Amino acid sequence: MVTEVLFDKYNLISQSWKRCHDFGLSPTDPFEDSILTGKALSDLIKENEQLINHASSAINTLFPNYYSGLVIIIVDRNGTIIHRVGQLDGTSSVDVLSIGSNWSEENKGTNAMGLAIYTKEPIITHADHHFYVKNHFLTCAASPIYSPTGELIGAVNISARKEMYHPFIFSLTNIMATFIQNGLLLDIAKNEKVLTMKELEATANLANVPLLSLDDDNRIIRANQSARKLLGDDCYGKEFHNTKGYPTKVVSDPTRKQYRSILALNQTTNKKLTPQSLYTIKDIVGSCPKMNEIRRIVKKAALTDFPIIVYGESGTGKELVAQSLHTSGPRGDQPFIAVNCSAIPENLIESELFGYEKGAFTGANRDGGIGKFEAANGGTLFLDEIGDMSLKAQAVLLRVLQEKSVTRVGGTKPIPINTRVIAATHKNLRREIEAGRFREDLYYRLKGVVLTLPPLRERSDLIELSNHLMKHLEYPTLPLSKEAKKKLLSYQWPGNVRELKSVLMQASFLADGNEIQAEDLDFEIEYEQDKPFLQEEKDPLTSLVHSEKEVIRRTLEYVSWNISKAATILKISRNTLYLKIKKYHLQQ
Ligand SMILES: Nc1ncnc2c1ncn2[C@@H]1O[C@H](COP(=O)(O)OP(=O)(O)OP(=O)(O)O)[C@@H](O)[C@H]1O
Repeated sequence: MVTEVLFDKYNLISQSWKRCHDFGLSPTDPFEDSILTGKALSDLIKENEQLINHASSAINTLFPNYYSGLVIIIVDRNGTIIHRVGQLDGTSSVDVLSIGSNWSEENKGTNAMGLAIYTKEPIITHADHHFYVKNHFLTCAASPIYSPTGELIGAVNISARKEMYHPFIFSLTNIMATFIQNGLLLDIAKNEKVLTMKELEATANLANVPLLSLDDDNRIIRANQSARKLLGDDCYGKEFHNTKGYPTKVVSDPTRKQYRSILALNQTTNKKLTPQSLYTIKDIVGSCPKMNEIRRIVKKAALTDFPIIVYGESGTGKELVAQSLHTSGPRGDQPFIAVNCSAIPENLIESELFGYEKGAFTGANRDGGIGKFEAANGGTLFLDEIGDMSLKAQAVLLRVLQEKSVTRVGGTKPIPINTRVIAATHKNLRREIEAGRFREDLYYRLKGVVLTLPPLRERSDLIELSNHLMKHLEYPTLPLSKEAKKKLLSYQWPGNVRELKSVLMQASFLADGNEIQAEDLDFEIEYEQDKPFLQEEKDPLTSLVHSEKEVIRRTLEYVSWNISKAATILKISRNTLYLKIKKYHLQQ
């Protein structure tokens, strides 16, 4: 049934048959079989050189090994075969699909190439879907190919003998068309800003990344099909505005006016996991001694109800560990609720954590609302960024932990709660206590077991982790070359696993050959180091103290006061950076 739907969802085949009859074709007649040769053919191939080059690169990437029995074909906008790889038979005795032959509907009747060109839709034609009886031995799938400015320039087709039919060839042609289109876009837009919008991870299609390029005024010059679906076919020339749910990252920006980091996973989208897709201990990858120890403690601690504090820089896997603690323990089938403590406004903290009765305050939901503690009852409450919680919120939290019950705002009845609490932070809570920003009594309530996740630069299993992450990318997995591995190992990884994921995703996307080369790996810091703020000033700074203060101030501004990032760029520890911020009275 699935295949039936796949085959003629929009009656494309039956309509094509009707057109063939209107052309005066007959299924049993011999079909038009003249073949373009000589100069006419070489001129056509030259005219389509770029398309053929990108098609070859897509074929090499997607079919690194030759599969006997498949023929991969590129036709130009008129349906003439301009490139072909593979053979239908080992003997090549049947060769209806030769370079130079024209497969437009008028010439060859209903067939995938001709239909993809005519309807501008991907299509599969199997056995007797072909108009001519002579073609009934074939199964074919084709997808149209568009230029970066939206014109149809050809189609990619995969053919095999009908016995080899598999719906997968349909997906393959779509992937190939996307590959080719993105290659053409990146090629042509080398001197323009190339942006990519990462679809929500959960809904992203394989290799279906919307790509577009902008001029200096932020106007859209080129857009691939996925981008046009999002922005409309008439998007060219219009000013680009971010589309909700599609974080935009600059792929390459020779003008260097904009920060560059392609396909970085969006923090919030990445974390919105459904209860069914929570991480488990198997997802904690890495066999370096520190990670082995983390897994050992997680396994053990999961079976207890001890409160847990997970320390670690951003992107080291704190939420991954928290979810694994939950799913590996007896509460695994109960709710896991994550709260980002830094994101809750002070005046809403009580209603967020405790819930509220109807009419409790202006703007409250008429039916009242359930608080996070109640929502996590029986399960686990993950308090992320606990070090950023306001003192008022800390007092509220302490009360729940002490009383093991919550009373909804506007209510009177205490509701007993049985919730395990796991807290996480990138801050040093001891230091926060010393600075008067964190309550010591709360700290001891939260601190049962302490887990400290190592930053990537301190892990010895980076290549193992990279290979694992690549297997889960939306792109076909390519091996890392020796030089690429060396480059990965020599980098400082300020953004940790999240950044590693993003770099690998970009590299798999950009890699042209059969493996990822060192130049496919693009790191943020290298880029940052090229930024003007780290270059020498025209006016020399007058004193060392002044210059140190200036460099720190500008670094902090550049990274929007992300202390970890700034410390990495400045190559000092975060503690030293804090001291210097204090010393120079720097303020956000
Ligand atoms: N050891 C690991 N094995 C596999 N994936 C990992 C590992 N550590 C982190 N990741 C991946 O890195 C990404 C970031 O992890 P996570 O969100 O848990 O980090 P975090 O420390 O909570 O970050 P933040 O502090 O910024 O919220 C996730 O996609 C996660 O799956």
